[in-house]
Amino acid sequence: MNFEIPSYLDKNNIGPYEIYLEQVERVTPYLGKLAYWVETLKRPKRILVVDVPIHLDDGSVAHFEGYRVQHNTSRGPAKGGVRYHQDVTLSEVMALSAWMTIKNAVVGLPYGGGKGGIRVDPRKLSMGELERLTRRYTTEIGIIIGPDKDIPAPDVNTNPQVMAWMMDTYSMNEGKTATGVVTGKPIALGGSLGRNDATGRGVFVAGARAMQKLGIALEGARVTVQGFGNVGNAAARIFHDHGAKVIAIQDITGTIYSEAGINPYEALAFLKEHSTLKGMPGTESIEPSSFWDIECEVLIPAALEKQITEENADRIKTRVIVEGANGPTIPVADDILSAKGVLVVPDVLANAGGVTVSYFEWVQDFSSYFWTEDEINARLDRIMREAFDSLWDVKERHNVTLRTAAYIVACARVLEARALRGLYP
Ligand SMILES: NC(=O)C1=CN([C@@H]2O[C@H](COP(=O)(O)OP(=O)(O)OC[C@H]3O[C@@H](n4cnc5c(N)ncnc54)[C@H](O)[C@@H]3O)[C@@H](O)[C@H]2O)C=CC1
Ligand SMILES: O=C(O)CCC(=O)C(=O)O
Repeated sequence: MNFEIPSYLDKNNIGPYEIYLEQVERVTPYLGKLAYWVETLKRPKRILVVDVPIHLDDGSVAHFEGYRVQHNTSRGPAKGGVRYHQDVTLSEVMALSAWMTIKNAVVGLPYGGGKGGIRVDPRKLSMGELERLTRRYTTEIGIIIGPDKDIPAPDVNTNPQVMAWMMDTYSMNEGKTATGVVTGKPIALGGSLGRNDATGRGVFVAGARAMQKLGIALEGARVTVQGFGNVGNAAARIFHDHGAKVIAIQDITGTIYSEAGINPYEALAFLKEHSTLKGMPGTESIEPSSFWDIECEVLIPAALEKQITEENADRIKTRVIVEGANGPTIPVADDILSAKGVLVVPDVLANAGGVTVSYFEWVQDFSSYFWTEDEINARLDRIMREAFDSLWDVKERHNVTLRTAAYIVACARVLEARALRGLYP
């Protein structure tokens, strides 16, 4: 007989929002009097589910389900990206928006947390269909977004062009150009220098700080990267630029390995030309699941959630995991890694570089005064280093993981704002 483990007993099958709730649960004992308000963190402030109908190129009509979730606005407007993916669910968008609340508080940005998404495989759409989808979605969520309400940005499968269409659609509907309604825009439309590489750069700064704490040299350190898009690609390039050796890269098209090291610039050029990583000269193509067995000093998951589970956590042979992706490690795997002495630099810190430069973009748009790339990178590096160091102090003081330290700091900041604002009598 074939028994299926019920999902509530299968720790690897935990839903994204349940992962977030478990993370909040773990931190509640450290919140002192602020724990009185903890329910605030468990309930998204506002959820909008929209039907997005578009004309396909063949003249038929297709309907897609879209979401925008504003998890929390205690510290400021909601802020977070928009994902286009065939597996997007409401639970996933709720979790991603909650992680934005935590992340924005970790790096001290004056934002709450939000996230959006459409359940669609964008690879199956033409450019025209993608534009129509984006414009219709923007109009549908237009009732809750705005430069001082909720500011979307890129996430998986969305990019500066998608942000340009969102900005234009919102502006048309408002009757005025509102550059501050989205970030991650092209430079010609009020985008910021440095935003493209910002998340990967932040991954590098946080990862390098963690290596320094453990006494691991950057020069020659072996790095493996899962996901070779905006985040993984930039992180790989910047680690490579600082002397580390990228020995494996995995994306949806394949997994490549080279003990001698892979030049990420050449891997990107190869991917652009051949639409796959497989077959890149000087590398060996390996089975996707073998990626987790590769011995390295730094592992960067930079693809999707729930990649590191009870099943593969034991096999991982690394010193540091720097979470470029949101939610790549499920709680049971976190415990296994912690027991093994692997340092996990959590998503809510490690990938906060993107939203930090989004914040810079928003500030620049409001003041119509634009900074140099050096200024942006210097400010980003400082924010990432200071956030890392303050979490490290909390980790040492309470003898907890860096993730729990991040949640202690962030939840206290959000709940302090909640308590000060009070409730309507
Ligand atoms: N773009 C940004 O500024 C930020 C993104 N993130 C997070 O980083 C992660 C990646 O986002 P982006 O790089 O923006 O997306 P992207 O769309 O640019 O790239 C995604 C990459 O993941 C790969 N991928 C997808 N499914 C995979 C699978 N099952 N196995 C292996 N590889 C797979 C794709 O092939 C692609 O290389 C997501 O978790 C996202 O939420 C976090 C902070 C900011
Ligand atoms: O740049 C932003 O506003 C948000 C980026 C994002 O979606 C994330 O950090 O997960």
